[in-house]
Amino acid sequence: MLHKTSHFMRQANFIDGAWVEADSGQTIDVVNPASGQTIGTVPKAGTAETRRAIQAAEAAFHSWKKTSADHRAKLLRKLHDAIMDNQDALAELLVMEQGKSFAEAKGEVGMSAAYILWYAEEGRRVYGDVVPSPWADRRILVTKEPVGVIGAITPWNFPSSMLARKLGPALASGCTAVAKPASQTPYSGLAWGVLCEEAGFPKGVVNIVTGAASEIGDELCQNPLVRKITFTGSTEVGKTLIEKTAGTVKKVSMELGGNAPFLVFDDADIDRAVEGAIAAKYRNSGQTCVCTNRFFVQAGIYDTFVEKLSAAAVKLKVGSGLEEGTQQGPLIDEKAVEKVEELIADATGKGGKLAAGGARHALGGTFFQPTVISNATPDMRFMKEEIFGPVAPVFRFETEEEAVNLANDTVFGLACYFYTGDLGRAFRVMEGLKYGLVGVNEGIITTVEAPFGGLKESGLGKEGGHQGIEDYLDTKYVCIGGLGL
Ligand SMILES: NC(=O)C1=CN([C@@H]2O[C@H](COP(=O)(O)OP(=O)(O)OC[C@H]3O[C@@H](n4cnc5c(N)ncnc54)[C@H](OP(=O)(O)O)[C@@H]3O)[C@@H](O)[C@H]2O)C=CC1
Ligand SMILES: O=C(O)CCCC(=O)O
Repeated sequence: MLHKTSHFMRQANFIDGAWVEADSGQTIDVVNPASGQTIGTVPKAGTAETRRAIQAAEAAFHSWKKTSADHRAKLLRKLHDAIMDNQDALAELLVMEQGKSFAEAKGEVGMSAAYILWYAEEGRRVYGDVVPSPWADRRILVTKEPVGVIGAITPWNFPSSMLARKLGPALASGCTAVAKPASQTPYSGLAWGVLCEEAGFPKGVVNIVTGAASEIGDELCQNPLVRKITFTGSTEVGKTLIEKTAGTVKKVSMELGGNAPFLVFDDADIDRAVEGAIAAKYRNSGQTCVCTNRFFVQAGIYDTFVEKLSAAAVKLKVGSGLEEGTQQGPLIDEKAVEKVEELIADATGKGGKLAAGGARHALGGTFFQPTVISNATPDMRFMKEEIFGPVAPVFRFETEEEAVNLANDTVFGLACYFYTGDLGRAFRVMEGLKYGLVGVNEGIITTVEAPFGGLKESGLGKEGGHQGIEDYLDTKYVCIGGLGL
């Protein structure tokens, strides 16, 4: 472990500027998915600690909201620099708890820094309006104010950048935060406490609590001091959080599950499509909400595409994320491997053919072979269910209309991708797909400059882009009368 990595690996919670244990003294083990070894513990905090974190954030809010956008931008730029100065150490920590390859982890940490820098600037552009008044002696102003304390709950698949997307706009707009990282990957979340402390954010502005998800989540959702909940994770948990926030009518942003289709038309550049497919499927071992869940390939190129995709998939180097050249790390846990096995068994039982992989990897543990299944049909479970693993089911289609209908036949609406060489088709299909994110002849599209977010049961709100700060702001209408004009 790098010296700097141990500096960021905090085994305590960050509340009101202090590093603290759980009241009960209880802890949760954190396991390296590549080795199965416990690498440390974090506090198992609950309701009381979360309440104290919220109170600290509320107390800090009163002065933080009064600072200038320029002052906040300067601190955010310091935070950005601290992340980039420690990119390798933060990436190593991420690999140790999450499993992804070092190259991907470094990319994620770089993305975290980029979100912070982006919102340092966006915070300085939170403009209101001066509206033409219908009254001669009154004036109308519309102002934007920070919502207050926000609760941020994040998943294990992007333990650094999912917090960056939330902390960046929150801090830039003048909000304060209580964050709850995933129990399987808490260290990258707690590292934000170290970074914020060293960048000079005042105590209480950022608080980080680990532990019992439902206790922490319930307090964040039900405490009236919290004015917004921002969550990335499963649709199932997202729905319960929306219900729980109803009692105190909070703002909510939800980045939930996906079921991304990837359409390849006869007129596509097949090699480019295969390259995009590998990135869109096997990145983070298939464990991203924008990873392709279903490939739909037109009949004329179906066999060639399956052959080329399978040849590329079997070449991926599977291994520990810290090993040189690794392209696919382990899955997060045994449950994830079992789900992948179940989905493969369901598919092969219904006529699916294994064109590549299909089994646990010889490395053992939670390593799994990059897998391609041909002859996929709509009655297979992955037509509706998120795989969250390195399995590529490939369906055959005949017409454009059929492909778009199949792609839209899901309750999800996060990312979709399609490959075509025909400009007219590109616009027809882009307009026909009911998704929040569309990649046309591109398999990796996430960037800080663009609004990321889903439609339907994939979520509410956007993260990134200039849109990503809106949910952290309240709009206030001010009517000024008696001006004697
Ligand atoms: N859209 C996405 O990016 C993601 C989608 N998923 C999907 O969800 C599946 C399950 O993954 P999983 O990790 O269980 O995702 P969850 O939605 O359960 O976890 C995401 C976050 O929510 C927390 N959480 C869980 N239950 C509650 C609750 N009742 N109240 C408040 N917070 C809660 C978790 O805490 P804790 O870790 O302590 O349980 C974690 O911090 C995956 O296989 C995948 O299909 C998962 C992660 C990300
Ligand atoms: O899986 C997610 O929740 C976010 C994906 C972010 C990315 O595309 O980098």
